[in-house]
Amino acid sequence: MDKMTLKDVDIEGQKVLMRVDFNVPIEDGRIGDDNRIIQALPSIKYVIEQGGKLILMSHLGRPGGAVDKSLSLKPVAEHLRTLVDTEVYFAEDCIGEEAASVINKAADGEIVLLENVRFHPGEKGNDESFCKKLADHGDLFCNDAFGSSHRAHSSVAGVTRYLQPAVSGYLLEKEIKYLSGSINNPNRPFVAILGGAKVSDKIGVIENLLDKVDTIIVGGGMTYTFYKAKDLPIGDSLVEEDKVELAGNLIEKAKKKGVRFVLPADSVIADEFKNDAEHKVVGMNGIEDGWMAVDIGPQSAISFGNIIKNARTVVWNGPMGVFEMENFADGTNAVAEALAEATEMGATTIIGGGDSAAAIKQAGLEDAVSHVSTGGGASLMFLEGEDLPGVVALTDK
Ligand SMILES: Nc1ncnc2c1ncn2[C@@H]1O[C@H](COP(=O)(O)OP(=O)(O)O)[C@@H](O)[C@H]1O
Ligand SMILES: O=C(OP(=O)(O)O)[C@H](O)COP(=O)(O)O
Repeated sequence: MDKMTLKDVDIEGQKVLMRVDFNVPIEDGRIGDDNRIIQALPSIKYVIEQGGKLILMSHLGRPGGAVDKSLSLKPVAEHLRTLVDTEVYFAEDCIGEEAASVINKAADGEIVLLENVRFHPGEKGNDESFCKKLADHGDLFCNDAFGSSHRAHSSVAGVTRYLQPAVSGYLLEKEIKYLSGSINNPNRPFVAILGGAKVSDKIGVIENLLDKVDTIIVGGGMTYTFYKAKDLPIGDSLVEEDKVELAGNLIEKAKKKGVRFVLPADSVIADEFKNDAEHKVVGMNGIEDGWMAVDIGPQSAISFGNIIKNARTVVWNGPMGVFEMENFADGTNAVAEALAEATEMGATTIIGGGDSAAAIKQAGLEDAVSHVSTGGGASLMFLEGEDLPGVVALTDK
């Protein structure tokens, strides 16, 4: 990365203002999946060990620029206390006297977590005076919030206009290393496997990857817009009518570029959108009216698996079916297992956050792949070939 990192700055005695992505699931005051917090620990511990005073800021949910106590970061502060060997203070506001006095109270080597930055409208607005107030807290800025780096918000990007140096944290650096390495310098064959509900969410990714990959595999709900473009019957399956033409064009483009474009040869179809619906496996021509596709079929699972296992670089974004329902999770699990096998055989395998990250966890294989991104939207933007505002804003080396 051509941006400064934590290693490039002296931290002892400095106030390090660090943006993290602590946007984690919280229910009844208890943290659900704390992976995003765990992934931020290397940067957090480094600053403490170096004798810096660490001021953490994050958003939680989408409170819309007003205080919403149900989206307070206080439970995260409590959780963080169990993960580090130093004092963790919590400031009930991210700016103003409250924040200043708590920061004052903390010593070097200790941590302050500021309240949800999205309780202020200035956060999303990238508002000048709000950026300045945040910037006043620190001697230097560090962005370790990969999952938020696609947002041009005050605490992610705008703050760097008033606080330099602005350096990358270890998680951000690791995410960019994996994503950019796979995209710009892949070992071949390079295979992208894309799924999820909508083609419209993945158009930019497909367009960008068509210039990079050897094979694109499409699964999940978006398959059936491609099926329609090929005049295959889709019954009541998910379809984006206004994207059918574009889907056809993407298939044509792939052909012209010599990229193999693979669709499922069979699907699991159900007569209702529920786990215990009647369901059966049909081939490409077999989706009847009154039935909807909910997963790739077993034949597709095998052929997708074989392509993945022969790849040297694999990027996966989007589940192969309605994996939240046990009966329709087989295709997604098969892909997860193939990625794990490919990794064991030396391939670099990357999972692009969001539902695919949830799916690999559900399959218990998150440690068996090279990298599971902590950012859904952020990794999609990266795979689209777009610059992330939270990275662009950092100080050049
Ligand atoms: N055949 C299908 N029909 C309807 N929904 C589907 C189908 N396949 C996958 N889905 C849904 O797509 C959703 C995930 O899509 P998306 O948000 O695009 O993935 P990601 O977050 O990994 O980018 C899941 O909730 C899943 O149930
Ligand atoms: O959870 C997040 O995004 P993700 O679900 O796309 O990974 C990030 O914390 C960003 O949150 P936002 O989409 O409310 O800006």
